[in-house]
Amino acid sequence: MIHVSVIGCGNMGGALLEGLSKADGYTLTACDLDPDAREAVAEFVDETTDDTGVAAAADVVVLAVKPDIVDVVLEEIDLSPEQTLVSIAAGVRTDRLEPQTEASVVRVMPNLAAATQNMAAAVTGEEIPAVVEELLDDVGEFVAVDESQMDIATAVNGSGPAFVFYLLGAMQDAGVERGLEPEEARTLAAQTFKGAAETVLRSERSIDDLIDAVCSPNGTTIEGMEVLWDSTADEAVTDAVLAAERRSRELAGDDE
Ligand SMILES: NC(=O)C1=CN([C@@H]2O[C@H](COP(=O)(O)OP(=O)(O)OC[C@H]3O[C@@H](n4cnc5c(N)ncnc54)[C@H](OP(=O)(O)O)[C@@H]3O)[C@@H](O)[C@H]2O)C=CC1
Ligand SMILES: O=C(O)[C@@H]1CCC=N1
Repeated sequence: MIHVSVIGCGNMGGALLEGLSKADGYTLTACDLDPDAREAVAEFVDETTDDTGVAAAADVVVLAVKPDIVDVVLEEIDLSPEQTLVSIAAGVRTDRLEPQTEASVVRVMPNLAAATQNMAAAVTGEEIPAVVEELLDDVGEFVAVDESQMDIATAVNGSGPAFVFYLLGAMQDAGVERGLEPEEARTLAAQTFKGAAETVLRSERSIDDLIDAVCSPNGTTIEGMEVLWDSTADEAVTDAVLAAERRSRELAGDDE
């Protein structure tokens, strides 16, 4: 069994614990100062605690507090070289973490879909410990990137779910406006996003090819696509991603 503790069991730490609870081979400890946060994850874990010292006694310690709390927690926990510290904090670089611990440090940018074991994660480091690869595999897919790419990865896969929820919401609203029940529109829109994403993941075809495959000659889709191609929707999505990337660099203390 691999003992994983998560310090900070809010939105992201909680999602990670929920996903790991569905996989075999983990003993899970949830650490949070907030009793409501501990209560919310209690069903997924073997123990809950408000003591970071207890959480520190794990093979893998996941730091899932807000970026400005990271140093506070690292001050409290004393890890050994045999342990692995995984930080998921946005904009907190590995070279800021390493001097504060004896443990092997791995920086990961996860996302909320960990809860359903559909997470997209970016991970960086010279050598990713096997235990971290296994953990990331168990809750979704991961891509190893250079640390210099972690800001854009943070925007694409860390913040990305919010951007997708926004787009999905717009499609749902359009369905409701034209007469679908809200629950029907929600299911149809969400399953459509899920199916489209799954299609991309399982296909070698380009995005343009896949769009083409939906557009029957003189059919319905091409009418909608003409509207999108004539709009600046792609620019708005790019701008949103770049704004999130910029903020990640700001959090890291970069001036550029
Ligand atoms: N939300 C997301 O989708 C993603 C978040 N992240 C990263 O994950 C981290 C957490 O984000 P998120 O889950 O959204 O934040 P939340 O605020 O939802 O969760 C953080 C939790 O940590 C608790 N906490 C604060 N101080 C301590 C402490 N000293 N010891 C133990 N627990 C503490 C908080 O309690 P209290 O509320 O009482 O302060 C809260 O329950 C951030 O660094 C973020 O950058 C990365 C990718 C995606
Ligand atoms: O918004 C944030 O800062 C965090 C990091 C990526 C997703 N949520």
